[in-house]
Amino acid sequence: MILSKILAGLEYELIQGDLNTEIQSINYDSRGNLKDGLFIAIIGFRTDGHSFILNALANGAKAVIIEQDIPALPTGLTIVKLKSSRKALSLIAANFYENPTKKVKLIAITGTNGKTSVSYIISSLLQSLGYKIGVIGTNGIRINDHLLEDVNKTTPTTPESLDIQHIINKMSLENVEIVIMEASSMALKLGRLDNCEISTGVFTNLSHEHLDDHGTFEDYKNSKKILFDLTSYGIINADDPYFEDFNRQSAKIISFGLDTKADLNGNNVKLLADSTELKISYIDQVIQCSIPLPGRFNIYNTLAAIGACLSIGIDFGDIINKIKFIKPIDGRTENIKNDRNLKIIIDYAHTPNALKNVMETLKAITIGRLITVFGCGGNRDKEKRPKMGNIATQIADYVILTNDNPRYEDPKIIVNEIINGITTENYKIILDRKEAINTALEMAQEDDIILIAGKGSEEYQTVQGVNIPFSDKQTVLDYLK
Ligand SMILES: CC(=O)N[C@H]1[C@@H](OP(=O)(O)OP(=O)(O)OC[C@H]2O[C@@H](n3ccc(=O)[nH]c3=O)[C@H](O)[C@@H]2O)O[C@H](CO)[C@@H](O)[C@@H]1O[C@H](C)C(=O)N[C@@H](C)C(=O)N[C@H](CCC(=O)O)C(=O)O
Ligand SMILES: Nc1ncnc2c1ncn2[C@@H]1O[C@H](COP(=O)(O)OP(=O)(O)OP(=O)(O)O)[C@@H](O)[C@H]1O
Ligand SMILES: N[C@H](CCC[C@H](N)C(=O)O)C(=O)O
Ligand SMILES: [Mg+2]
Repeated sequence: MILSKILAGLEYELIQGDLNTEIQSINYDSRGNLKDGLFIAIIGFRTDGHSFILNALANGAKAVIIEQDIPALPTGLTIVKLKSSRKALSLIAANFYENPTKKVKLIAITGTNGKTSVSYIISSLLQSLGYKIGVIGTNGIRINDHLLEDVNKTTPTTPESLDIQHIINKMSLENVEIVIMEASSMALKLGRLDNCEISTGVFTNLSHEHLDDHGTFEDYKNSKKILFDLTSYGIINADDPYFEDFNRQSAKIISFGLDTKADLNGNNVKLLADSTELKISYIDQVIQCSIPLPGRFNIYNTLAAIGACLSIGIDFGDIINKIKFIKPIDGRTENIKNDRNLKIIIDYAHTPNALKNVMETLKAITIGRLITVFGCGGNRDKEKRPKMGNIATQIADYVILTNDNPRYEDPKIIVNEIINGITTENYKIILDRKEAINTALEMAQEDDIILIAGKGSEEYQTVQGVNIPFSDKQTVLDYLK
């Protein structure tokens, strides 16, 4: 595609070169093969893309987008200057891939907890109804259940705008009809979803998380709200304290809840060990059903998923018929079967609210003791550490504090910050996560529940910038062998 077409809709200034240059690829990273490509220099949080322009040129770039003047203008390179490279990236990508989000129905999910869970519930329901589905989020990029690119190790929950357009283009070329995407607050704030045509936005809930990135809770909340400026339908949790903030008049709304009268309601709830029985009502229809996932929070996730399916025109009765086919979700209250009569649960709770929810769910069905293994991530929100320490030791019978991606921080300091919130003595520290899990399994007796929280299906432990292969599930399976 020629450069001028790629830049359509943007305000820019041609510094040197030719707008008719034929461009083969778009890149925000100078590393790799950029042959005949366009390099977009972004000022990042760690470094400045403008300092890699010569590398991009050496790797084959033909043109570059800048937002700041550069000291010397390299010859043989077309240079275009505009106001914000990061902002421009989403429109450039949408132009280059010819607006793939217009060729699919796109559902985006935001909220502190439950984004991945809701994605996979929607995916289960829609696949059972015969649709071809794309999923983009924490557990990877998939078409139906097939992993397209294993992004767990490198890409964030919500990829960069360029990558979103590229992935959805690929999905559309494979005849995917509906794409379900997690929309993290950082992604919304940084405009990664700009220039996407989104049919439906889902709001799960809002609680403490990512205050390191956002500075204030208000900024975190406002970032999540951006999604509902971009969508025509909003599926909103009516029981959440921030419901009114998200209940925007601009979008068509389907509200859901258990406590508040909403468009979609769950009633007569019976929580069982691995499932939930309830009546679900929508307008004047009421249908009894059984959700094959445990916990009150999964009722919310299922109601949110039903709302999303309704918003794209699927019949309520048809959706409810497929609830029984909802599949278990990797690393989300995942039950590891064993012959020791133990309930071993791997879960991704890594926020205070998630930990509280999953622990209360498990505590309610514990006959013996609830033993919890968890830690807090390094270079992430520090305020959540003491809160999680307090919640865990208040609800569990015994807690083992351990490492969870210490990144560039000292694991001992992280654990001490968790301990700052603890007022009891029912815990110990075993920093090595494998040893911590093995110790929990060792001390467990029949009828105990062991909850291993925080990493879900992550396949690594990140230490000093290095991803060391590690899996909670594999550690348990190895122990059981
Ligand atoms: C804060 C943030 O969002 N950072 C993202 C951002 O990095 P950055 O802008 O800081 O990039 P940088 O490292 O300073 O580099 C600046 C530019 O120079 C380029 N560069 C750099 C080096 C080089 O040799 N050549 C080169 O061209 C880089 O590609 C980049 O374009 O752009 C990068 C490329 O897309 C992302 O990988 C990176 O995500 C990092 C890994 C990250 O940790 N992001 C977190 C905060 C995040 O997005 N989290 C959310 C929330 C998760 C949830 O709870 O749900 C998520 O969606 O995952
Ligand atoms: N609706 C919910 N409310 C509260 N907690 C939940 C809810 N759904 C899931 N959880 C808890 O949060 C954990 C993470 O769930 P999930 O992965 O679906 O969230 P997420 O929003 O995608 O997280 P991330 O921000 O890391 O992408 C689960 O393992 C569970 O413990
Ligand atoms: N999307 C979240 C995941 C956190 C998972 C937990 N294992 C950790 O490393 O803190 C984040 O990147 O903040
Ligand atoms: Mg997720």
